[in-house]
Amino acid sequence: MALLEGSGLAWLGLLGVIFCYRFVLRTPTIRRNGVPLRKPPNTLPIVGNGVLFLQARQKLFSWFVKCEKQFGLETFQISVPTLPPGVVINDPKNLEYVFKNEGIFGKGDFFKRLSRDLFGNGIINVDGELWKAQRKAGLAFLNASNLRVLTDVALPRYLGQAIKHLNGKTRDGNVVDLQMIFHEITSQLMGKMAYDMEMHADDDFTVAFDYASGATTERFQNPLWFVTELFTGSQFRKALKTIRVFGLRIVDNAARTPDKNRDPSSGSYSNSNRLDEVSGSLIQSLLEVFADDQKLVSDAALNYLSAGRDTVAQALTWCTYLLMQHGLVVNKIREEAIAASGINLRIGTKDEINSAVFTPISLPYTTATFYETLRLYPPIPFEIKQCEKATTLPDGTFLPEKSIVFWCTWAMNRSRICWGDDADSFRPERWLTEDGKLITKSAAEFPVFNGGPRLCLGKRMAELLAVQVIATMVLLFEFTPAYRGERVSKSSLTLPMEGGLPCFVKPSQYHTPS
Ligand code: HEM
Repeated sequence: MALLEGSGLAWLGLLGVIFCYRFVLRTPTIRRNGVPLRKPPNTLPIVGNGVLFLQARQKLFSWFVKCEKQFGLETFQISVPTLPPGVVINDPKNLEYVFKNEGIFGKGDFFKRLSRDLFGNGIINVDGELWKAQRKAGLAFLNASNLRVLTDVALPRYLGQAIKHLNGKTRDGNVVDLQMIFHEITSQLMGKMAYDMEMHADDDFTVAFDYASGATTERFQNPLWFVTELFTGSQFRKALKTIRVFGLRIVDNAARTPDKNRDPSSGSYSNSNRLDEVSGSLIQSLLEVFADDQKLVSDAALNYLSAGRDTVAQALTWCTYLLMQHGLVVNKIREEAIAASGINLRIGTKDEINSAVFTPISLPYTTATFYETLRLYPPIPFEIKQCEKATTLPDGTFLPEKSIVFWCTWAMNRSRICWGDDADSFRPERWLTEDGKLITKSAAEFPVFNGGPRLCLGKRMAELLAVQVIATMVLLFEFTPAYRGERVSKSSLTLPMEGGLPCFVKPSQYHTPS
């Protein structure tokens, strides 16, 4: 036994040495104008920054913020065992170069290998022709006329259901999880419009996807994931199976009901007809392009679903969290919504409010509030690209082929250099000119929607959805926290709030629940 233990230790030691040699000691130093890049605080011998990456993500965010404070816009090198050499960029000029050179900075083998189990060959995880075809299908789905149906018909329907549900909760003093409410709205909306299916926030698929997203993120943080998952990955594998089955169900459902509602000669244009007409248009486009490959259609469909529904629901959750701490912002959103809807503050009736805020109108202050939320709580907080070939960043940093480029949107969005001394404060006014017009930022300055040819396809959809939901919810309800302290995000590729957002809800002074 002792002998066995001894030889086991020897094997482990040998593996450790090979591991260190293979992944750490051979990691080349990256240079800027011939000078090695600086390394961040807490870099350890052998394991580099690997241990940091094992920490809870909130600590990781803080570490990136600390690095940005220390290095400013200077590019620095990080080393994590099992990762190719990597740099962290914070300078918008470097990021602009990355966005403009899609041919050099791809998704890369590293990202694809770790997320293939979850995303398969969906748009988020592919480059080249496969990416192009899926992007084209998405562009067709997200056209202006479909977005009109979204804001005129689909959103009022599902937002109306959420309001009804909340009305019921105003009387009994129950706690409501607003994260769940927002997820329900976006699940139903995407389910109906993209796939012509009923989907809900508590479906088995949603729970499984949530779990698998967390487990995939942990792969990025744990250099030995392929070993640890052998022992701890059974729930992950089960979740992946649930996701696969659900993906194929979406495809099967669409294949059995091809374009049933899109006959232009189908008669009157009631709202219900308008919604039926676009329902399932994304999955139908995907089927047209990849008809002979069910798995690919399923991957593509699931990628769109995760990109479109979780991000918006999370942004709305963080926005409400911030609004509960900023009463003055709430008042301004209300004033704007009421003024834009032509409702007199004192005489507004419930019906006037409902019909007014459910139609798309220009609400710059509310939009600014949404942007300010995305700045402080970007739904995709980290990004990774891999160099397909060697290149030099505008600041002179030479990146060898295969090296990795990270940017932490969470930290960049808190940079005092770029956002001023009050970068940590929630201040929607920073997005407005003196006469109340919205200020636009380039993708490199404000990378929450990515940039270049891979700019988020759903940016406009997200803005339309979020602004209408925020204005409506703020006008009709008062939310107060049913929790203590700070909320943080849980492990995921996006930014779900750990434990949801439990709140008490009361009707606002402008709303009399029916
Ligand atoms: C607040 C909401 C949203 C945020 C912050 C957001 C952010 C992003 C980001 C950062 C990316 C780049 C991901 C990467 O390649 O690493 C992305 C890509 C994408 N987003 Fe969004 N997104 C949002 C909402 C939506 C919505 C509503 C849709 C609609 C379906 C959508 C569809 C997509 C698609 C299809 C891509 C992949 C684009 C490509 O690779 O060409 N997103 N989004």
